[in-house]
Amino acid sequence: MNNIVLDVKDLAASYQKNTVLDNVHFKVEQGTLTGIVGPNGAGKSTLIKSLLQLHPSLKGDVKFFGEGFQKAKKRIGYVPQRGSVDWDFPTDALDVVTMGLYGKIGWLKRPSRHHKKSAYEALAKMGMADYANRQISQLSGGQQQRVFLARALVQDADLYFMDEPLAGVDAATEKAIMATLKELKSKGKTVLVVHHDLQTVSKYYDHVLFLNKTVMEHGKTEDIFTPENISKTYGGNMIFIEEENMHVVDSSQ
Ligand SMILES: Nc1ncnc2c1ncn2[C@@H]1O[C@H](COP(=O)(O)OP(=O)(O)OP(=O)(O)O)[C@@H](O)[C@H]1O
Repeated sequence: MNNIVLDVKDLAASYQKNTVLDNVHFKVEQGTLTGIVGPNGAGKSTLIKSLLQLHPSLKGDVKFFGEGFQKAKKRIGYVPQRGSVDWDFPTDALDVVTMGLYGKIGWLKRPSRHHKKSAYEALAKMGMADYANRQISQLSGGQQQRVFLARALVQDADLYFMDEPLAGVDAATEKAIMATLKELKSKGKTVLVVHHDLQTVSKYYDHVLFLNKTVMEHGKTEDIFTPENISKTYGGNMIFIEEENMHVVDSSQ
């Protein structure tokens, strides 16, 4: 394997006594764009939170760039699920993006004009320049999502985790977000994305991680995005989506 940027061994996590992740092993190569797929409640968000120590893991050994989380965290970017963010926090879009720069600015220092400029440029890149001074709570869901992508961009991380960045966004925003992810990949960054729409997996991701409490399958999309693996991960009631999905796979060849 090429340069491994994420190495997960035997990870497990629970909520109270309910184990929701168990025996999770996988490795991710640098410069890949991975879709994490699985049914509701499969543990996708918990996986990301456990990796980033936002949720305690029961056991496991996780290495980022060959190091532990504390040493690597400045190189890691995270776009949380929209529903998990407190949008009433009184701050405007530009401030949210500027927060992505605090690793570089230092927490107790004020951002310089140069920092504000890069934050503004990232907002502009996501088509949000006109909303820079708008309160975050007064933006639509898709606009909030664009702001969070802009924050991830200025952070200039090497490894990104994004929890459903395409949830509830319109076609134009989806296109803008996917173009951004491809650009990150072309710069050698590594991106893992929780993704729900099976129809677009082959088009968007070079790798897929099928998750349902454990890793059901992980590898190159062209090799493993098959009806068998979809069925194995989602259970037997996904026949319709499987057929639709195969249509998408076929038409992209
Ligand atoms: N805060 C919590 N307290 C208790 N149980 C939780 C909590 N958060 C998640 N769970 C449970 O853990 C399991 C995994 O949830 P998780 O949110 O990781 O799944 P997911 O794959 O991201 O789901 P979805 O596709 O619906 O977003 C589910 O059974 C869920 O009910």
